[in-house]
Amino acid sequence: MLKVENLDLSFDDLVLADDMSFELEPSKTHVIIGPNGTGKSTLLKTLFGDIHPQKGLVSFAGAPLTKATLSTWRTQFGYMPQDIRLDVGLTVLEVVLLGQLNALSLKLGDQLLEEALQALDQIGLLHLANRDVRTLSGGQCQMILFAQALMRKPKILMLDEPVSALDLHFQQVLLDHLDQQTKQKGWVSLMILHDLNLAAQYADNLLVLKGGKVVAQGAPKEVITPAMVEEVYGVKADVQLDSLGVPFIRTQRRGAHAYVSMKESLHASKPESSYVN
Ligand SMILES: Nc1ncnc2c1ncn2[C@@H]1O[C@H](COP(=O)(O)OP(=O)(O)OP(=O)(O)O)[C@@H](O)[C@H]1O
Repeated sequence: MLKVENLDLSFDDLVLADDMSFELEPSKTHVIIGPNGTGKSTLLKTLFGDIHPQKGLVSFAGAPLTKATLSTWRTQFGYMPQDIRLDVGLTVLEVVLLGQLNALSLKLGDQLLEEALQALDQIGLLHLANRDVRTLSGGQCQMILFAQALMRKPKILMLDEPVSALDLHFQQVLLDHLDQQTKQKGWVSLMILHDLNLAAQYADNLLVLKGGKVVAQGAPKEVITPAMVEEVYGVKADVQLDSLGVPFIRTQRRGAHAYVSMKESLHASKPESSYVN
């Protein structure tokens, strides 16, 4: 269990965590949602030990994160950051192998090579193994970084907006693989998503962050409601349940009615030939 207790985190006057506490169970996919700039990425960096909170305790399986335990702590993590640029002169296979940097020696073992090839195969990108990563598309880079995070054989896997550059097909490949592996291997998986429909489909546990607090937490069908969407994002939305009981949301266009009525009134007052489209 990954535990956060009474976390305070701020940059000058900007409060990102205000006495924040939560627990993340293994074998589950936990998804963080919340407005831009609310501190989601900073929270992941704090859990990884990159940022030191003003107060609070982070622990995993009863062992606390401290300066003394930091290097051991990090060996348990697979961490896929938000920035997906890969500007190094390495092949795809070499970048995936970097996930096991600790185990790498001058002579590359067959087993590691096999694991890296398997990781690429599982996400449908084996054909890219020998490509220079500088020639990849944004979505391909994102998938390769996912494969690298898997290579770490993590106990805790943290993914910061892992599907932001992916098309529908690869969104599904990544999230299905994550879900299956999380349950099979007993990982604590924690990812940030902006797409509430994806969050609803893939979260076992959803955490909503706002104003330094976890303002809602639980199963998506309990958490994703029109009231939450309006309170957290200031957006009006309809929320329905699909046949599997998973919520799906459709937002209402901001000012849509005003736009339609303006068009209607223009239409009424001008001859059609005067419209410029
Ligand atoms: N090292 C830092 N020093 C000062 N301010 C910082 C630092 N790192 C992040 N911030 C600020 O903290 C706030 C939260 O940033 P963070 O990236 O955690 O937000 P986020 O919720 O992940 O946002 P987004 O959804 O836009 O990715 C932002 O206002 C950011 O500018």
